[in-house]
Amino acid sequence: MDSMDTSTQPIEASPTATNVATFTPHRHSLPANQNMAVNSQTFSGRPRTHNRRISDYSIHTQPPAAFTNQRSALSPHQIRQPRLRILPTQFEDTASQDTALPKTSLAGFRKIEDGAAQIPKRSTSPHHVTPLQALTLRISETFSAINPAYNYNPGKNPRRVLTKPSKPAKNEGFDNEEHDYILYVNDILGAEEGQRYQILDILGAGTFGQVVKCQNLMTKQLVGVKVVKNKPAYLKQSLMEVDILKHLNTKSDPDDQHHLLRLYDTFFHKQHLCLVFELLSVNLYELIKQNQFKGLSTNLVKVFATQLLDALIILKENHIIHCDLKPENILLKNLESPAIKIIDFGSACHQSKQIYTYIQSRFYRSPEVLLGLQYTTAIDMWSFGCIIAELFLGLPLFPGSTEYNQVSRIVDTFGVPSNYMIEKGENARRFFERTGDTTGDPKKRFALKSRETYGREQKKTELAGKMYFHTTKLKDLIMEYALPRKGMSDQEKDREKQNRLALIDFLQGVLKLDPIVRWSPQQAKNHPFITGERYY
Ligand SMILES: Nc1ncnc2c1ncn2[C@@H]1O[C@H](COP(=O)(O)OP(=O)(O)OP(=O)(O)O)[C@@H](O)[C@H]1O
Repeated sequence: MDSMDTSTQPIEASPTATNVATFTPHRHSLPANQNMAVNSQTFSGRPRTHNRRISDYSIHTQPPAAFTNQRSALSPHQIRQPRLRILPTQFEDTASQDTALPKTSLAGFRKIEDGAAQIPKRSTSPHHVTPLQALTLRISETFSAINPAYNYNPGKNPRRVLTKPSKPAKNEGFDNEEHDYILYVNDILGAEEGQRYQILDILGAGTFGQVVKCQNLMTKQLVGVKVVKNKPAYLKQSLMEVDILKHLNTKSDPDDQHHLLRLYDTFFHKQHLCLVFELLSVNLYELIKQNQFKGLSTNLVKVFATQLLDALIILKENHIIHCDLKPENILLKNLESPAIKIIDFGSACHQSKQIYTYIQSRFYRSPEVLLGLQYTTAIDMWSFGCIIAELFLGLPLFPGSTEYNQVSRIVDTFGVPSNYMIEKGENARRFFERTGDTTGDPKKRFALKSRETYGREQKKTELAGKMYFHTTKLKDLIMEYALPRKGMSDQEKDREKQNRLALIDFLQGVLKLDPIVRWSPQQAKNHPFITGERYY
C-alpha cells in the first residue's frame, strides 16, 4: 500500500484531515414510513490526496427490500455503511427537461445563506411587540425597561470564533495547534488601505487553510479569503496556486469567460498568506446532496459538462493539470443560474513540473495515477468523466474504499488496462498479475489479483467493496436509471433515450482507460451529448 494512502484507515488517519461532511439523503420513492424508519450507516469515503483530508459521510436510508440480502461484510470503520441502491424498475421523477437548478435545493440553500430568513419577522405595527420579540430581538430594550440602570454595550460581547480548534497554541497565540489562524467574526484581515477585510463568516476549511466570507472595508465588495496555514509546505504550495491562478486570470482568460476562479488579491496577515477570491456559492456535491442524491437531469448535466470542458480546454492549452477535480471543487456562481467555476488550484501543477505521484481524490483518481505512470492533463478528463456520471446518477461512479477497491471497480466496468500500462506502471504489479492465457486479446495479458491474493501479499485484510448500483455495466446503469418518468409523452421518452445513449457514448470516450486514446476536452466538446446533435 502506498505509504500515503489513508484510504483504509479511519478519518483521523490523515494528519491534516479537517473536513468531515455529513450527508443525510432520503429517497422520495420510498413509502413515508420507510423513510422514517431510518437505518443510519456510514462509509468512509471522499479520500484526499497526498497529505490531504479524508471525509466521512453518513447516509441515512432504508434499502429497497430486494437488495438487502446483497450486503457484504462491513469493515470496522464502515459499520454504518449506506445501502443505497438504484432499482431498475423504480420510476422516479428526476429527469426534469429544463436546465433549472433543483428547486428544493435552492430553497434549502437560501435558508442557509440568508440568516435573516430564520429571524422572526417584526410586527407591521410600529408599536406592537410580541412576547417572542421582547425576549429575543428586543431583549436589550426589555431589560432597559425593567431596569433603567441596565446599559447594553455590544463592545463587551464575546467574539464569535470561527476556527476549530479555537485554543491558541502557536504564533504568539494567533494560531491553533494545527497552524490555522484563529478567526473571529468582525475581526479585520490585512492592514493596508484598500486591503482590509472584515470577517463575516466561514465558507469552508480544507487542507491548506480556511476560507472566510469577508467584506473589503473600502470598496464594500464581498469576497472569499483563503487564510493559508502558517507552515512552510502549505505556504509553498499556495504560492504555486497564486502563480497558476494569476497566469490563468491574466493571460489565458482575461475576460473571465472560461469558468476559472478569479484571484483578486494576496497579502500576508500575521504570517499567514491570504488569497482573496471572487465570492462563489455552493459546490456541486452540495447540489447533489440537496437533491437527495437523486441525480440531475441530462440537460442540467450537459450544461455543467459544457462549462467544465470549456475550462479544461484552457487548462490543457496552458499545460496545467488541476489534479483535484471533484464535485466539491466546482462551485455555483450564485443560486439563480447554473453557471459554475472551478476552484482549488492548490494541487495544480504545470505538466512539465510534476512533483507528486500520489494525487487526485480517490473516487476521481485516474488509472495512470493509480498504476503509477507518468501523467498528463488527461487525468483531469478522467475525473471529469467520473463527475459527469455522478451528477447524473447522484452517487459516485467508482466509490472505492481502498486503492485496490478503486482499481477493481474500474476493472469491473471497463476491463483490464493494456499491457503497456501495467508493465510500465510503478504500482501496477501490486494489483495485476500475468495470466498464462495466450489466446484472446494479446494486448490484455494481465488479470486483476483476487482480493484474497492482494490482501495476503499486502499483509492486510482487503474487504469487499459495497455495491451501490445493481450493475457495473455503464450502459445499463445509465439506461435503467429512474426511467421512464411518470406522465412522459412518447416524444419525451424518445428524447430522453437519445440523451442517455449520447451520454453513454460520451462517458465511454472520456473514461477510456488509456490516457493516450482518452478524449481531449476539445474532442469531447464536439460530441452530440454536448452539441445537442441527434445521436444515432
Ligand atoms: N471563492 C469561494 N467562494 C465561496 N466558497 C469558497 C470559495 N473558495 C473556497 N470556498 C469554500 O471553501 C472550501 C475550501 O476551499 P479550497 O478547496 O480552496 O481549500 P483547500 O484547503 O485547498 O481544500 P482541499 O482540502 O479540498 O484542498 C471549499 O470547499 C468551498 O466550500
